[in-house]
Amino acid sequence: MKKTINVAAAVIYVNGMFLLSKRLDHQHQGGKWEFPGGKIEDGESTEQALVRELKEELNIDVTEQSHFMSLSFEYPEKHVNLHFQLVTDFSGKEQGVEGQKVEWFTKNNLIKLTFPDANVPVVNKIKQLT
Ligand SMILES: Nc1nc2c([nH]c(=O)n2[C@H]2C[C@H](O)[C@@H](COP(=O)(O)OP(=O)(O)OP(=O)(O)O)O2)c(=O)[nH]1
Ligand SMILES: [Mg+2]
Repeated sequence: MKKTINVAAAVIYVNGMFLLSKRLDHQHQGGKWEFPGGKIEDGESTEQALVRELKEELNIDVTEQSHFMSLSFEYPEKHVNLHFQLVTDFSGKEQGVEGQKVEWFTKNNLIKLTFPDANVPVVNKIKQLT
């Protein structure tokens, strides 16, 4: 049977800009831009996983998050449940701890990027943000 993974990912939206990172080439859906985050571990809440992943990947401390949207997607290799949290504040200076590119984008530039195949609905919801 295919693996199912549960993922917490952050739509980081501060001062009218979105912070994204680029998946490394060797990763699943590699080379595409992503909402930073990763797998929710056993016993963790979505919020806890998000705080841990953003510390590990970007070296930032999330101080404000709320639910944005959840979706499920069937990749050929695995089934993913993605839980997107809207992050509106954090402390620390973002860096690509794992060697990944990290960049701020306006909404108009974000919508031109290539995201993992599962991300169509979340990008559509971002398009509608004023
Ligand atoms: N972080 C993130 N993952 C996404 C997005 N869209 C999407 O399909 N995914 C998929 C790709 C991966 O299969 C999975 C996330 O896993 P990950 O590789 O980030 O996991 P992780 O950070 O825990 O890292 P690792 O266990 O692989 O070291 O979710 C997205 O916008 N952000
Ligand atoms: Mg990750």
